Amino acid sequence: MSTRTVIRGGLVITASDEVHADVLIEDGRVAALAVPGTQEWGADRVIDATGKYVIPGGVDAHTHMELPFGGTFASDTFETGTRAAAWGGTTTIVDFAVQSVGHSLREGLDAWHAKAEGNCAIDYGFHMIVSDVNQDTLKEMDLLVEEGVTSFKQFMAYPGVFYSDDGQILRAMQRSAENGGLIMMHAENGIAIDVLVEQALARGETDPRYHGEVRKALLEAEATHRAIRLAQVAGAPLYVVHVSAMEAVAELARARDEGLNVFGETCPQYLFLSTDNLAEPGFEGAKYVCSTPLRPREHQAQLWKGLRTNDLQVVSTDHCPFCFAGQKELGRGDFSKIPNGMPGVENRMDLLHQAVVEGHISRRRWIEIACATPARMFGMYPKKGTIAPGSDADIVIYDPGAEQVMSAETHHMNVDYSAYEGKRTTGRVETVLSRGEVVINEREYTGRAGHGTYTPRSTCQYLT
Ligand SMILES: NC(=O)NCCC(=O)O
Ligand SMILES: [Zn+2]
Ligand SMILES: [Zn+2]
Repeated sequence: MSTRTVIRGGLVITASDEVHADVLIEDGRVAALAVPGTQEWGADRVIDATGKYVIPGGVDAHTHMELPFGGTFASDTFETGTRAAAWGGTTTIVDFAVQSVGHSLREGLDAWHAKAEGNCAIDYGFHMIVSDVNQDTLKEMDLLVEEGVTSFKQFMAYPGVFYSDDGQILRAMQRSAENGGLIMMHAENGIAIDVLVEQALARGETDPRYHGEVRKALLEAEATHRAIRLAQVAGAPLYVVHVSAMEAVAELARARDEGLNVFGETCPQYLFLSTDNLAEPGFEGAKYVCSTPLRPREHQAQLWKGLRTNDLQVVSTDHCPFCFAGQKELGRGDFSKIPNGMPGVENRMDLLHQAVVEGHISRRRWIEIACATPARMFGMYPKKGTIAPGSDADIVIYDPGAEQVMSAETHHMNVDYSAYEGKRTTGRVETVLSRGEVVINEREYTGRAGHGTYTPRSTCQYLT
């Protein structure tokens, strides 16, 4: 039986337009938009969005639910993490399946499917972390692209764990140039960083703030430069993940000015937090340990600028939560043992709306960097990332005037602290639809584990 929902009277904001419109949803998809009050669509459900924004559900292209890291696991499961994402107005995540060294890509992907299937509140897709480039893996990359896993993360950091050397990176890039895959790069010179870690610990520098000091901006910029030139040699596009250093933004800007298909992602933590947080008293700084690390405040202005000039195209969360108690504490007395990662999947849409309120970006750019471009970049547009006839009805009714205070007391992520504890923001998610089903109804969770379905993706739709 066909179900029809109408969202009336809101300001529909997409990456390209802002228009007052009524939205008709039929069988999980957007069926039509019309000038408010001009269409008498019969509907099973009418949602009044007067005075509210009607925006596409967020697309968070960088999450790590249940990631094994540093002897523990990211504390959000696919169930808890996707529910929290829905609370925060995100309706699609792309998580990272992991190939372990000595195992195939297929084994890693199957394992991640098993973790996610039947558990997600919202739709999800997978990138593949390639930790072991060899002839077999390279062949497997072709198969994965064909079945909708069209992006591959490689690490220039974490020697002995996820690390690839330049030869392995070049080979994977050459392969992706042929099969249409997109290489996502964790760009930090991990070999050099490990030397600095060893030297810092030998000097007795064990506090969390030293995590930021050894992972130098110049070593992010150097790796970014190297990744860009390797991609250029391979004739492949490149997407650099979690960019935090202004010197790395400069490398991306230069490559883009040269006309290369090089893209950059940053994350809310780099836009709103800094080394001041890493230096909080006692062991508090452990809450902010992630890689690339938080940088001194002056980097933030350059990240915002990069987002305005499109030298950075996407804001994702790199959501990788570890509880302070029992997990971050693994690194007391040795910062290099603090599991790397921060929570944020629930906060991204609100923090970026706060950036609109503060004048860093426009409303349409908010939707572009948080919804439309990640959907395009990772082959899901216009199914995801916009509100247009035929699109999935992944829609958020957003109250731009509501005030809130971020806190671990009230958030829904399975982690015992908020990186933004006490932060006041303007704007709040009211109601969320995922493929036409209301999963958050006026700030009440009405979704269910298993509603979210796996989304195979096409190749990158953002190439010039
Ligand atoms: N970013 C981070 O600190 N942890 C997650 C793994 C990664 O993205 O490198
Ligand atoms: Zn990374
Ligand atoms: Zn990550």
